[in-house]
Amino acid sequence: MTTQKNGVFVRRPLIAGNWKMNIDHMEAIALVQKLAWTLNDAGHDYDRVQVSVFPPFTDLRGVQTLVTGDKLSIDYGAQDLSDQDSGAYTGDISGAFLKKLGCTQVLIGHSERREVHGETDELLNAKLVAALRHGLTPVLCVGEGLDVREAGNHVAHTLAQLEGALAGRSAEELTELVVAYEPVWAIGTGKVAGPEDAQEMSAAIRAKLAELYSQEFADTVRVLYGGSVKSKNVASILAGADVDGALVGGASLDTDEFSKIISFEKHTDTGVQG
Ligand SMILES: O=C(CO)COP(=O)(O)O
Repeated sequence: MTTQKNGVFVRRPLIAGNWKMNIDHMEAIALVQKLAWTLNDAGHDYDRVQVSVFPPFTDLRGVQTLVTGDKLSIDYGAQDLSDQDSGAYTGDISGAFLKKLGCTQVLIGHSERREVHGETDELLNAKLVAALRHGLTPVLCVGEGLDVREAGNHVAHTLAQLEGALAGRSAEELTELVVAYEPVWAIGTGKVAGPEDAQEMSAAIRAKLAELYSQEFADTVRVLYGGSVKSKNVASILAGADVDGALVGGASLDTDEFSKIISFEKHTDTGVQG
């Protein structure tokens, strides 16, 4: 969601938890319930900071039941979707099914999908189209590996991923687009990109969106940072003018830590390293 204040775009920060292949469907209910209570006790204002979780597919029905039953303000989505809607695609999950489960968002192109499952920009483009077809907000993940960073090609590499996944799509179709910059070398390693690195790439992503579409469009797109985000480093990362939130892996499995990350406005960093 983006609003305008005195002619300036205000992008609502999004703190999202990617559970990856962790937490079964019973644990999922307990985790989301505890998260909601903790945020409630902390007086969390969801209009100021949006909160999403990305559980495994098998957890989604339970999360839906809890969120709708208890009227929780936590959003949820899937970690992947098929580029197809139905048919002989064993093991794949359609965006139509996700929509029916109340998902509002879907991760596309997480580096672990790119690396472990060999997902290409072409396939991710088709998945993005599928997400849009079913009214799901695509959270498009991009980012470079260590070799690319060390060679100094991280910006060109990341922007090429962005361009590849968005190919052929119009600004009108992408009004809800969220981009997550996740340098692969910072994922699950405890190494975190410095606040300057996160800001540099977020600004470059926004400039690319302005070039592909318009500045006005680019100003509305939220760009998240992901990679070893913790409560002790989140405030400085999100201080970057173009960094609009965080995609959190490991730390999102710990409710107390994740709620501290969500309350990033209330505390300052105790250290940059994860
Ligand atoms: O991959 C990530 C989120 O999608 C980041 O994971 P970590 O926060 O565990 O480094």
